This record gives sequence, C-alpha cells and structure tokens, in this order.
Amino acid sequence: MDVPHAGRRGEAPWKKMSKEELETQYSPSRWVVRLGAEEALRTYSQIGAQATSQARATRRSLLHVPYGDGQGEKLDIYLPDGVSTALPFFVFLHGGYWQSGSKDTSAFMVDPLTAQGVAVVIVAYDIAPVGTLDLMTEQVTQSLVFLQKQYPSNKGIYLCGHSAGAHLAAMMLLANWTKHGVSPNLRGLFLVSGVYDLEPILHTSQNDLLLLTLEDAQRNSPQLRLQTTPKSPSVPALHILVVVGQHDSPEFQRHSREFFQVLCLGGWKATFEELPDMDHFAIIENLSQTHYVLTQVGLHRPPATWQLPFAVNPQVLSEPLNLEER
Ligand SMILES: N[C@@H](CC(=O)c1ccccc1NC=O)C(=O)O
Repeated sequence: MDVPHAGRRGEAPWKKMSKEELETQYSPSRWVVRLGAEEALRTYSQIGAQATSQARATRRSLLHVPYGDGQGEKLDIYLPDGVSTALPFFVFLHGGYWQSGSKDTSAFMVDPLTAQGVAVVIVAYDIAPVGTLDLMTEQVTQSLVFLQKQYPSNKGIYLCGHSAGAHLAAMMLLANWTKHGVSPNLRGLFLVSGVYDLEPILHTSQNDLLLLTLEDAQRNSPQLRLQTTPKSPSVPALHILVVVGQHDSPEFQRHSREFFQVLCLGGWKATFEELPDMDHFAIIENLSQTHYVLTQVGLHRPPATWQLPFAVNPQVLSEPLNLEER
C-alpha cells in the first residue's frame, strides 16, 4: 500500500525491537506496578464480574438483546430510573486482544453512570477464532445502527472502547453509515488504552489466534486508514477523547499519542490525556467508582453544556510526529 506521509517521517520504534521486547511491550499486564501480571488480570476479571452481577441485580436491564442475526450479536442495556428513553447512551466495547473478554464481565460503569441518568450498553462481538476483525468492525457498526433505530430520541451516543475495544471504536470513524440507512447520533468517542496500528501485532503471540496477514492489519488499522484516506470529519458534533495510562507500556502510549496526532491533522475535535497512576486495567476498573475523572465526564448534562474535564495538552501536539515511512 502506498502511503502519503503525514507529519515527520521516521522508522517506527517497534521495528527495531527484538521479538522478546515486542512481546513485552504488547503484554499490558506486565506493566502493572501495583500487582503481579497474573493477579492484575485476575483482579480485572473479578471487578468486571462483580460490577456486572451487581448491575444486573440492581438496575432495570434488557439483557442479551439481539442487534443482528448472528449468535454472538447481542447487547445488554442498563437503564437509569424513569421512563424516558431520551437519554445519553454510553456504549462500551470490551478489550482482550479481540480474542478474550465478554459483555458478561464488562459492565464496570453501570452503577455510577445510570445514577447520573445515563443508559449504559455493553456490546458483545464475535471474538477470534470465531470472528475476524472485519466481522467485529461490522458487528459494532450494526450495534450502533440498531441502537439509533431503537432509541431515535437518544441524547447522544458516547462510544467507549478499551484496548482492542478502543480499536473497534476508532474504526467507527471510517464507517459507511449511508449503507445502513441511518447515522447514529455519535457525540463522543472515548478511546482508552487502544491499539490503532495493527502491524506490530503481527509479530507477537497475540496473532497466533488472530492470524492476521499484513493486508488484514493494514485494512483494519484506523491510524493508517485515516492517514491514507484524508477526508473531512463526517460527524462534526463528535468529540474524541484519547486516553492512556501512565503505566501503560511505551508502545501503548505511542499508539495513543500518534493516533491523537493523526486525528488532529485530519481536523477531528480530539483531546489527549495520559492518566496519572493508571495502568491498562485500573483505567477501566475505576469506571466502577463515582469519583473518577472518566466517570465524571458529565454525559447527563444537556449535550450543549457537555464538557470534557480535560484541556488539550499542547505539549503532545508539539512533540514530533514519528510516523513511520512505509
Ligand atoms: N494477555 C494480555 C491481556 C490483555 O491484553 C487484555 C486483557 C483484558 C482486557 C484488555 C486487554 N488488552 C487488550 O485488549 C496481557 O498480557 O495483559
């Protein structure tokens, strides 16, 4: 694929890494400082499972709602008190390198967000080896179309993805909504510790199950696609928040920083923040807490007054863009 250059050229740092170093960089649990790697993963699953059973026991919910014909095409809706459906919808895509994770252990944010009058939707998609990345992207597209059709008076759809889920969320910037006959009322994208260029993944054990070819990786890389098909942002009201943890690996931090830069160059309204003290898992676990910067983003306010608590960090914008030469 011939790629025009955006910003400064340079070889991507991962290309100089040994196989071992690359494996470490792309193993988020190894960068957790508060716990050992295995315990960090175990704690993450436990907190997710606990938050989900609490949400199902205490909130009005619609579980396993089909958004398509496929077996895995289901979503869970958790509603705040009251009868109105003219609500903001916070839609969550779980992570797990497109091969693990489930909607049934990912309802971290239901309690604090429904208390603020926000509906929460947790979307399932067919993880590998059942699903390919192309299928997962199509499924997420379909889930948003379904929600828009089901709740046409919604006060905004705020799509949040974690890690591999942030990748799928970012792919929505390239979706062809006209093909689906409806454009979801997308107002916010929360991209948390995501992967936006899939080529390095080809050289890690994560690809053992995904079996991505270079072509698959390029077609499914939102960073590359947004660089190569520059078009003006199709959703003017959309604000994109790119966040990464202080204790995410340097490679994960690079993905977020560079993707943010590509978004800015493409004219999208975007904000970047590195969250202090957060690692790849705490950054989502804390969504179960009321007093956490990402939980306090204020979706319950009317969209006209909806504000991100963050300011654009000018330092990130002035850092040289080190997009690789292909
Ligand atoms: N095997 C991975 C697990 C992992 O990356 C992960 C686990 C749960 C939720 C998100 C994850 N990362 C990316 O999707 C690790 O070493 O941390």
